[in-house]
Amino acid sequence: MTLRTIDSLGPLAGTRVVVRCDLNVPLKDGVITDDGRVRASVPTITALVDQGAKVIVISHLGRPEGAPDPKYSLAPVAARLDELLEVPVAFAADTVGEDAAAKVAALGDGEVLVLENLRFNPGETSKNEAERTAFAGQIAEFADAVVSDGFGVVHRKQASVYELEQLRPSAAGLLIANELDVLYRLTENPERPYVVVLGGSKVSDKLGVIEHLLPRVDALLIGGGMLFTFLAAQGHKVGSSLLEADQIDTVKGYLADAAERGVDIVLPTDVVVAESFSADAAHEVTAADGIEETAFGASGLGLDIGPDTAAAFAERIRGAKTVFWNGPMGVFELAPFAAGTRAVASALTEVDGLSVVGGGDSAAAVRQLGFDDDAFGHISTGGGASLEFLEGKKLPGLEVLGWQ
Ligand SMILES: Nc1ncnc2c1ncn2[C@@H]1O[C@H](COP(=O)(O)OP(=O)(O)O)[C@@H](O)[C@H]1O
Ligand SMILES: O=C(OP(=O)(O)O)[C@H](O)COP(=O)(O)O
Repeated sequence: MTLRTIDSLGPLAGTRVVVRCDLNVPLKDGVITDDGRVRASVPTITALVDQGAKVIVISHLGRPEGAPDPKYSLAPVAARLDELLEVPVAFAADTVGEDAAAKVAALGDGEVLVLENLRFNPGETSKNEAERTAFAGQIAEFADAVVSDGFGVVHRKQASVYELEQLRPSAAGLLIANELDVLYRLTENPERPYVVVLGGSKVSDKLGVIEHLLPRVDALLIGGGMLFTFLAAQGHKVGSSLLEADQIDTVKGYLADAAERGVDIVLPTDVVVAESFSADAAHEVTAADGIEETAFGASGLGLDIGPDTAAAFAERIRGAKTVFWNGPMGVFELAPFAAGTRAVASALTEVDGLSVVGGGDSAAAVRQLGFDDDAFGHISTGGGASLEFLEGKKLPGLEVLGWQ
């Protein structure tokens, strides 16, 4: 536990500090629907501004495919940061091109510049280390020092998270330090029962953590897009719901492993099935083994856990002493499919112990559904990152900052 801190970088007045944040916020028609990750990045940026550094903020947004895509521009995020900070925030229309270089050169002490989406450049997420290092080298041209503060992305071996930090003096920002303070407690003798609730749509990413969480928890509750691969593993039909067909055998292995270890994997007994993916779609509650028996047949889409499941999950959560939840239980962005997520969120607020919500969309969901941040023990900005941290994995973006 030897994370390098900003102090280790020495006096920063007048120097150019590149700050890697996770400003990957949910957007609807170009408008930010939850600015939690932008607000979470403010303390570190402010600390650097107060020292008189020239602050260059970098981040990804969404998953563009290595080329500019206006839908994923960081411009609205830079505008929000401008409202939140006491100093004006400039924005460069590229990441390492001419506009970025000119704006970095013009940056005064204590001023802030946001560069365009890192993932508009293929080097950021390349599987090839040399390509990542080359792109990190271009960013490093702008930096005398690097502060890594994008907790939500520390599980990714990507140019700005891993290679860049090795090219200049680097340290962790205040957000990462704060996240680790809380999450570390969940890895060191969590009070039991310890329940982990999983959902969301990044199914292939998150299925893998289950194997490593099983030896650590008392129960795993499975909802969201992930549940259909489990139902399929039990031999049920899932209509047109989200499914990782090539993971079915792996999931069967998890179910067998859990049974052997005496860990409960709690699966939905009912689901909400819709005719289409829209807020006004016809929908029905059906038994988990009857998804194709609704009026919508094999084209039915499972978009939320059903009411019986929501009640059962809530009871398990309320009876726990430690709860970690990542991934909405359904498509909460559409009102008819938000009930499962609301029930789980509400149960977390009643936990007599430590309750942690993690993930960009999960945090957005609890706020959108009207819950106060203070109602939970902690709201983490990272979903996949928290899960991988909790499973005890070494995360590239933390190792590179001295964490072991
Ligand atoms: N049954 C489902 N089918 C499709 N998408 C789902 C389902 N349940 C939840 N989702 C979607 O999962 C998304 C969030 O997933 P994810 O990114 O994994 O969570 P987080 O950002 O909290 O880690 C939400 O946009 C939600 O609409
Ligand atoms: O939203 C994020 O992760 P999360 O959905 O697991 O919370 C991070 O910004 C990482 O994004 P990525 O999963 O596209 O690498």
